[in-house]
Amino acid sequence: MRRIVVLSTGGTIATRQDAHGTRLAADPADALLERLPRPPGVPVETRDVFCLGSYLLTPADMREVAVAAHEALADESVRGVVVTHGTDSLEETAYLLDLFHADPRPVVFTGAMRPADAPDGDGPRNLADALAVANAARARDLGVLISFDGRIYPARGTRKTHTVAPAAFAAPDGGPLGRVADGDVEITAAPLRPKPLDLAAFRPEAPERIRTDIVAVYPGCDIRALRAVADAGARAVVLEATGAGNANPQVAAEVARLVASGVVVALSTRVHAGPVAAVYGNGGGADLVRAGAIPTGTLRPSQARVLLTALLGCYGDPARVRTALRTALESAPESAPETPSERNQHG
Ligand SMILES: NC(=O)C[C@H](N)C(=O)O
Repeated sequence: MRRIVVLSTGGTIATRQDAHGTRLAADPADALLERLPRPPGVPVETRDVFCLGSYLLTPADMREVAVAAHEALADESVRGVVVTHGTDSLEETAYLLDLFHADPRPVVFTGAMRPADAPDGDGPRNLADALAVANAARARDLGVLISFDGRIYPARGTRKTHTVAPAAFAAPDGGPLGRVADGDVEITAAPLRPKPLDLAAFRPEAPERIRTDIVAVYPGCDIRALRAVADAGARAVVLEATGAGNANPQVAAEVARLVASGVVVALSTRVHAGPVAAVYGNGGGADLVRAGAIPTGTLRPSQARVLLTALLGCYGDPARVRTALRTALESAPESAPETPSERNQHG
């Protein structure tokens, strides 16, 4: 009998309040399944990977989730995997898994904005929806997905865009791939994905080897934060620049110095949507790119950092990481209308 594996990792979907009213992740996967609004319609097997707020996760924890998903998919009778996860860093773990996902079967992330002990929790419905997506034939070949508040998103390019609302996720540059409601799964687009990386080559156990920092750029900023992360041993830096990817002449000069010393510098932006464009001088994007920064297209700092972490973990050598980064970024996500809606087949 074909089945779905649910990997639980904590987050608000598994959270209860303690005596002081502080939210702490507590519930195992079996407890989440007990609250489903409708039967899953497919046998479900559970595994508790860990039970943590996702703001605590390290690259090694994220790799553990990737290994657990790979182990689950090693069994051919598994139809798909659902990962329950905190929403704060869901975009990071989902994208990391996507970078290493070479299987047609879906891995579907979900979570909740309201805790497990809330009377109007969104977790049970989100989990029921994620199970329906993981069980849907049309969800195959789309890579790692995020199912949240009735929408289905690709891992890449999707971000948490609201701190408290149940519709907490969006894909500002491509939109959702489809929708899910009451077991009906509709897919209308497919993401373009780069060639998957080899998970066996990814070794985050040595944090100094993969250290990637995000440095914010803002009007009037100096280079002390950039110097500090370089002194701390950063192997890569993501600049969270202004506008289409601009900084100032001081930052551009420091970027040139960092690149010459073997640090990989990626150029992203703090703006919600749109690609990085290297068009301005005076320390703007054109100067930063001339200094050796690599523009990240529509990839925002959180996921650019994951990509660099993965590439550093796989390759180490900065020249190889730079080449692999450009290749991965060239496979920019595109959404193309594709398939009609599908009534999800249970059982
Ligand atoms: N809604 C959530 O899951 C947020 C929580 N702080 C977490 O990421 O674990």
